[in-house]
Amino acid sequence: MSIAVIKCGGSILDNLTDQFFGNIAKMQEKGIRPIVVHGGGSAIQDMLDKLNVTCSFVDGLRTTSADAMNVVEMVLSGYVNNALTRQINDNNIQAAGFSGSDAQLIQAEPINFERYGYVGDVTAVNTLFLQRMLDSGVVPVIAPIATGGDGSRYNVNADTAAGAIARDMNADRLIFMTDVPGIMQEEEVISNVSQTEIDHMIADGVIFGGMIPKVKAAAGSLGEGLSNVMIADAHQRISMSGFTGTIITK
Ligand SMILES: Nc1ncnc2c1ncn2[C@@H]1O[C@H](COP(=O)(O)OP(=O)(O)O)[C@@H](O)[C@H]1O
Ligand SMILES: CC(=O)N[C@@H](CCC(=O)OP(=O)(O)O)C(=O)O
Repeated sequence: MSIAVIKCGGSILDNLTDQFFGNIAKMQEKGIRPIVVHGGGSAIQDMLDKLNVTCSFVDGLRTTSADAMNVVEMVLSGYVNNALTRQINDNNIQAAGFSGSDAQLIQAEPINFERYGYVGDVTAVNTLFLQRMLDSGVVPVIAPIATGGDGSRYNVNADTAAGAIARDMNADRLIFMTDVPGIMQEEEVISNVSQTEIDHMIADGVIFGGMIPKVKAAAGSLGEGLSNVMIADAHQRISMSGFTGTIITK
């Protein structure tokens, strides 16, 4: 059975096109089972601003205080997850939304509490639960909120969550759908790139900001099962032949 993890960036959630839903439907027709993981960084920021809760970004991660954690969970799990799941269902694809904390889907521990607050590093994924969903033909739509297993909850970067789920589910595909047509260098999309080249591109400042967690998640999930990771514009048709975007290999 073939599994595809599709990470839907917060940058594109407000203007998903028929192409995005068509990609999911096409995968299902081909017997590929999609799992959707979403972000929502911009929606979180809007709500933090409205509520006057301030956060800074350190190493591309939102430092998350207890107040900020309440807002992150409310926005990702309460608003974005419901809205995205509803849209997928409206496109005649049976999808069910989950917080990553439900059924302990995503388990985490703090990366470094002093430095980042309630930001989590994924320690385990409830693969059995996800497998059951996939077996019943449902597309799981997952918000990157994790549980510590002791009443604590964590804010996990959505790219990191997607990478961990792809790795633990032995997915065949991991696709980051975002607001740029792939990794760019001098205004050109790079069609193929290796991990070593990526390290240089980070060091040279060619890859920065929100692209960093994507390439790091790609590096952590590439292996025997997953031979490449795709980064594509959300409006792009996804197919191995004629794919326009960036393909990352080991
Ligand atoms: N080399 C690069 N090529 C393309 N985008 C890059 C690159 N380096 C940094 N970026 C930034 O990464 C952003 C995508 O990440 P992000 O804003 O976190 O989106 P998402 O919400 O989809 O995860 C792009 O909009 C761009 O500003
Ligand atoms: C720890 C951390 O940074 N978490 C992210 C979670 C959402 C996310 O990753 O959304 P995008 O995919 O839209 O960037 C945040 O709080 O913004």
